[in-house]
Amino acid sequence: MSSPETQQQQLAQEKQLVAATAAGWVRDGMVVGLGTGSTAAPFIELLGQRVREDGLRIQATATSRASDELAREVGIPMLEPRRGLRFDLTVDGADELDSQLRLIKGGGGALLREKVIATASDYLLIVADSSKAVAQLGRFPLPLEVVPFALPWVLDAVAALGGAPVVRVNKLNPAELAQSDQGNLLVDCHFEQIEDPSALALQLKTIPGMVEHGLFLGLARAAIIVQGGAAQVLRPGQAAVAAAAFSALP
Ligand SMILES: O=C(CO)[C@H](O)[C@H](O)COP(=O)(O)O
Repeated sequence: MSSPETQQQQLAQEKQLVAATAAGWVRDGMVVGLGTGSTAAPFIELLGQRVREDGLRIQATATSRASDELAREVGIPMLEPRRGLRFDLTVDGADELDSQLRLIKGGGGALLREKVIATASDYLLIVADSSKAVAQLGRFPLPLEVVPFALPWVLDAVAALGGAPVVRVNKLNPAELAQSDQGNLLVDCHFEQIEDPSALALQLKTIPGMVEHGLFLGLARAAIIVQGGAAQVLRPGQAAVAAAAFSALP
């Protein structure tokens, strides 16, 4: 058994590897959606490097303020949201993914913008370290974005669905509640096992004041994860293929 530090280092290396593989799939002229989190961040940095050093011509929109700031810092030309804007490729992380590429997202609190951009994308590519692949979704608490006024009733409704809710606190100041980029609250729902993600997604959507949930179903076209030390491409319901077999989007 390796130490927790060694495991963290290994996962950090995996994030770099999947981020670099995804950055290699971006082509001149693409409009790119930029995800949020510790796997999306190295992707943004490497993409910026391609823009600065190779003259890659792309435009992008980010799924969070943090990713937007990083993208501008590394020199990626940014687009504001506007009608008709579509993304050729969005690269984002995930908290859990199953073999159908159903996802839990929102660990970083950006699930609303992430779902908006994912839905406006022709190709959602997930980049994840090996700890994220699961047989069944639900061990990772499912994040919800909630309008502050509605919080008590949303907590009641989620508890009735069996997902013990915990209101997220600000990591830097645990006396405060965490806020999304939209000023909403975040609630983490402990389901442990989600037997039927589609049914749960429909039930959650009926709760007033629950703005968005972190189940991303039927959105991801592919994922790059690390298995056996090498980057592998997963597509919904298909066997993994070595990423080295692709030089562009599969
Ligand atoms: O959904 C997200 C942020 O809202 C992230 O993609 C998810 O939390 C994975 O993050 P990381 O790559 O840091 O593990």
